[in-house]
Amino acid sequence: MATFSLLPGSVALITLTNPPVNALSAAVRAGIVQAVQRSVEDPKVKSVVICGQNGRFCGGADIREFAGPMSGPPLVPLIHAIEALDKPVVAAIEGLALGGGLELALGCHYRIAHTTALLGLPEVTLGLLPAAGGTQRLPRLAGLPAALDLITTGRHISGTEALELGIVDQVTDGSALDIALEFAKSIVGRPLNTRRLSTLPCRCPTDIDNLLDRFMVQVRQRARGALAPVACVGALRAAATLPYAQGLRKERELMDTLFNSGQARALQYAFFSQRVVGKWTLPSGARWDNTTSRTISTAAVIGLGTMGRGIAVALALAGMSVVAVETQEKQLSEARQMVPAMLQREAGRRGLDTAPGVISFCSSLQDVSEVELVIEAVFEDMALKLQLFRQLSAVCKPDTLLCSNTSGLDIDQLAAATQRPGLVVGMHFFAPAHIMKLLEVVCGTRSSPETVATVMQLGKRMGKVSVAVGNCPGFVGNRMLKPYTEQANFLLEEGAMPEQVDKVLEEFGFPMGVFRMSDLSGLDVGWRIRKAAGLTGPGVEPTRTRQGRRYSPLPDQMCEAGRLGQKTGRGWYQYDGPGGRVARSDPWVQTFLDAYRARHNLAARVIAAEEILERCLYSLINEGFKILQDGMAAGPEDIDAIYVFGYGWPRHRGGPMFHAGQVGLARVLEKLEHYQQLHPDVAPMKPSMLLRRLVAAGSPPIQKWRELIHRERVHSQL
Ligand SMILES: CCCCCCCCCCCCC[C@H](O)CC(=O)SCCNC(=O)CCNC(=O)[C@H](O)C(C)(C)COP(=O)(O)OP(=O)(O)OC[C@H]1O[C@@H](n2cnc3c(N)ncnc32)[C@H](O)[C@@H]1OP(=O)(O)O
Repeated sequence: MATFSLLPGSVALITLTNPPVNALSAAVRAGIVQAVQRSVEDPKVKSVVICGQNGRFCGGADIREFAGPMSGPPLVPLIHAIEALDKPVVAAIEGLALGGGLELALGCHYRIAHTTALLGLPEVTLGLLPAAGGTQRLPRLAGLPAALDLITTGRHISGTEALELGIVDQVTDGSALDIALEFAKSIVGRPLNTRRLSTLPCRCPTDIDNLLDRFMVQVRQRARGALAPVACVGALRAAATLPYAQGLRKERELMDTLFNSGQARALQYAFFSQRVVGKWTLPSGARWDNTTSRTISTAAVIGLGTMGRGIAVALALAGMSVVAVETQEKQLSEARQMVPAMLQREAGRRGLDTAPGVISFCSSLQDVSEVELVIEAVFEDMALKLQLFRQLSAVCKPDTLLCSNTSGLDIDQLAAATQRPGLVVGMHFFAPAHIMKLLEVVCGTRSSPETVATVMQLGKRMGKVSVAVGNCPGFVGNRMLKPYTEQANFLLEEGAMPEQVDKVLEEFGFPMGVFRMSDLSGLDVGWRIRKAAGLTGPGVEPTRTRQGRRYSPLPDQMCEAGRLGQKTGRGWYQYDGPGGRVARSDPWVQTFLDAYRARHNLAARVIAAEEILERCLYSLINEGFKILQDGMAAGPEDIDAIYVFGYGWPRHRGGPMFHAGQVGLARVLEKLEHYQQLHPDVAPMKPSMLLRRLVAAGSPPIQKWRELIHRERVHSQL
């Protein structure tokens, strides 16, 4: 709702009241309409101030309402009514003015903001555009280039930057509301014509077409198939070239198209998934809201390779005092050089003069004896990690949390090596660890709820999307990646080329196909893991079946040929030299594949893009269903957040589990059955029991899956 009060000095104060962000729900819009009406009719009112309750102006349209039929007064005429008032209206922007919230403020005659308030039009991140006049008013106020930047990226700006761009009239470090109330009294009677943005011409440079064309090319490249950024440029072109009323019609037309696109649904789902994963639950019943966490202020990182360096920087950026330990002298001296520079650069990128935390370097484990939490980031080798955990257990204070940055090793085994198994948990970061948003928090069978809560909380402080997952080989993300990469290798055996598979996946929206990605991370990473698992190495028969299931030795043979990816200048592609970045097709790979197929009597066939996509994605999705079935992820949102934030799954496709729902669960099942019939020896193609149950239950919407899983588990059907 919105409240109306008449204050001394004849100022009407309209307060938006819808915690926590005062979103413009139907009730709030109805409240504003009534309050505006009273302001018009009451002769005692000489000016109006609009603010939000609890120091937050407005977080925009109520996103939850997008899922149902539209009701309540529409926003566009409401904002026009405010703009048309002949009494001055001032927006007092504290906390945030986002989306429809900023559009409401743009309809006011003046805007006064706190210096730290967040302003922006983030609709594009929800698959939409600012459709309450935002695409038409902002370029009239701030100019076309600034509007293009803000609307196509959706980035938030501070009150201070908003002042520089001319979006607000004044900023303050004090109370924006108090200043706005005083200001409103002082401007009674001033002419308002020049303050009504919809009546002003668009502020455009002379070469509009050139600017828009260049921008469109950039936006299309960045969008990777997302519709909204492109539509935003379309709406801004209308603002620059058409009268306001026609521009507004174009804005609405584009909004209708976006609104009804699957992409908007996917992006709104992704918005809520990100928040759902913060509300974690464990199979024991421990949850985010019934478990207390400890506040950590001192931490240690053991091992200063690429991951360890990134983790140390991420901890310091979160305000922690960090002890960074490396026993190899050369690596330690490199880290001493690199880490402070990384920290300074990243602090700068976040608008900070210096990082809030500090990092000290040392070479002895004894130096971590006093910290509250340790993260080991040594080489991915179980024997090495076990030895380290034993040492840490002896060296650290009894209540220090011991965390492993493993990408798939058994957390229970590590916990068992210590005297404090309840304080052991996995923290699986993604490289570069100070930049990538995802953190898998791996809960062992003995990890205490307080340990999980503390690490989830720490992840949040580090700006990560932390997802609590169960302890199984590869956890969630890498476990699903395995059948996906396996399928890609099988496709090569059957006739595809790496660049063909990659093209299909990149057209789907991944920033990199599976083979380009493998070249980037290094083919030896998986090779080492397969050797440790006894799948390859001296004495292992070079057959296409290993340990009772189909196996492709292709990646092993690439490694044996010294083709480890970008680092050796040769992998699935060729590069300009070791460390080269630009991938080019390599005729060597074609010859290598031809010889391989000949050796194994495999006839190469032409494989359609559809089959490539289905086999890669559906095997990954099927593993996701198995993970849900095993209780290794609490819900589909957890898996989807992991894939969007850690594995480059295109956000406008929601995540793999959401995508399965969009395609239709029955169709995914049918396709898996089809491919399983063709490849009966490929276990990951065998449809999961959960997928079958969901289809049998009529393919309920994704929001209902948790309920079904819980019910089926109680009745031991899964
Ligand atoms: C048939 C054809 C129909 C065509 C329709 C055409 C319609 C035409 C007219 C449309 C008018 C369009 C108006 C406008 O242009 C559209 C919009 O405004 S879209 C919304 C834009 N706003 C945003 O994107 C902001 C989203 N929110 C955030 O970024 C963050 O939440 C925040 C505001 C920065 C706050 O962050 P935090 O403090 O960290 O808090 P949380 O993120 O955890 O959020 C707390 C809580 O609030 C919920 N929430 C936040 N924002 C909204 C929102 N806008 N609507 C609803 N709910 C919101 C969030 O989910 C959390 O909830 P909880 O998890 O606690 O339940």
